[in-house]
Amino acid sequence: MVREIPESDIDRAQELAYLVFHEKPADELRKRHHEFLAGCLRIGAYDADTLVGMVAALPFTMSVPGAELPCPSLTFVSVAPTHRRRGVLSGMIAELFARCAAEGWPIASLWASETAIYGRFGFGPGTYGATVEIDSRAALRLRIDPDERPLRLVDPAHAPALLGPYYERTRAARAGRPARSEEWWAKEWMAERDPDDEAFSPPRVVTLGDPVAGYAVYRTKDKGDRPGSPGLVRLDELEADTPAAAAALWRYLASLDLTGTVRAWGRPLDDPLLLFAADRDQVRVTSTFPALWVRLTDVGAALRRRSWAAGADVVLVVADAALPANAGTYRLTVAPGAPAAYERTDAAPDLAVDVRDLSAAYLGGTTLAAAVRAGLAAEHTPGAADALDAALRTPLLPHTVEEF
Ligand SMILES: CC(=O)SCCNC(=O)CCNC(=O)[C@H](O)C(C)(C)COP(=O)(O)OP(=O)(O)OC[C@H]1O[C@@H](n2cnc3c(N)ncnc32)[C@H](O)[C@@H]1OP(=O)(O)O
Repeated sequence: MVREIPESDIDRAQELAYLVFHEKPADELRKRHHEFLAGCLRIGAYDADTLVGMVAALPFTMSVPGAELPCPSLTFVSVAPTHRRRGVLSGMIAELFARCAAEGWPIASLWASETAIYGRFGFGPGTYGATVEIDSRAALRLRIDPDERPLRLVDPAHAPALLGPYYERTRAARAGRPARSEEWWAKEWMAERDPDDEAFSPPRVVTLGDPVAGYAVYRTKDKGDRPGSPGLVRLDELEADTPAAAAALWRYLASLDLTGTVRAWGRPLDDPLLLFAADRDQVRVTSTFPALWVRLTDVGAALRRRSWAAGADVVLVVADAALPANAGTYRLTVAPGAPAAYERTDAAPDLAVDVRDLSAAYLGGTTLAAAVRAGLAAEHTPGAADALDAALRTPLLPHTVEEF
């Protein structure tokens, strides 16, 4: 039976999550997880009195092009090993979608532990991340002059007040970023210890200029991954007003004494560093990966609430096996500066698309033309996918900074 997990069952829910994720957290982290789950929507699956499944959803507000939307963001998704592959997760996702319909939440999101799980439920990768490694044993070579304004190390306790408004502004420029509460800043983003690797220092926060024209959040450890290698700088976040400000922050990170590598995880694929680095053997992309998975739970509402880069008029056939209310043939008419019109129609279709590919394209980070080329979408009118892609496009790629 699927029902909400009451607060009195959070301890049991935690034990279930630790079981499936093979974890044994210290007391301090358990306490933090408890608080974290208390702030989530918690959908549980019970077999008689035993809790055998959980989907937790953070009540995030997500930036989308030109707007922000309420967006339950799934995490701690767990099914007991004794109850796998019997539809427990499917039942909980169906309940989540029912809640989305009842509450008017037009999109949902998550980070996937395995990429094979969530496509069947209509999620598609809406943002991507790149791992960028700088060999910082030699000075960072750049094609532009860094901003020479002073750098300042800031007490992480002051970061929410100092950097919160700055981060908020970045959310308008890049879709796929959740709003951060003061509590999220303090307890998650500025957590003293990194729960995944205790060898890392507390977070260090460096800002450029006054007023702040850019900042970086990073941690260090005194040895790299290989024995005998110099220390490691792990960059968690870097935002800057200008390329010169970004260059100053990268140069700072690459010049920290007793370190030989800067590893930046989850950078946007269009990070200007990849262009202004003078030596791409020194600054390498070592991996790229799907980051935030997006699901349009109410396709019409989601389309009506984002902004558009160009005009388009396309008849779409949407397939949605998990949420049939979204399925059908619709005329989508969009123009810059106006809400989209999205109405059922009997007109001949221009483009047939599965909701997972439409969800992936929604933030502007992937294209429907690519889905057509991959045989995942069918173009009945030549150019229809390109026309819609031009309307969906955003100046900067969508990007999600932190994993949750
Ligand atoms: C947002 C996050 O929290 S990501 C974390 C996800 N959780 C984990 O990885 C923890 C370990 N795994 C688990 O707890 C479970 O195996 C879950 C949650 C991934 C799946 O739960 P289940 O109850 O077994 O899923 P359910 O039975 O509803 O499966 C539905 C479909 O998805 C498929 N599926 C489920 N898990 C996987 C997987 N890991 N890889 C590929 N397919 C999968 C099933 O085969 C089934 O397909 P079918 O409809 O064609 O038969």
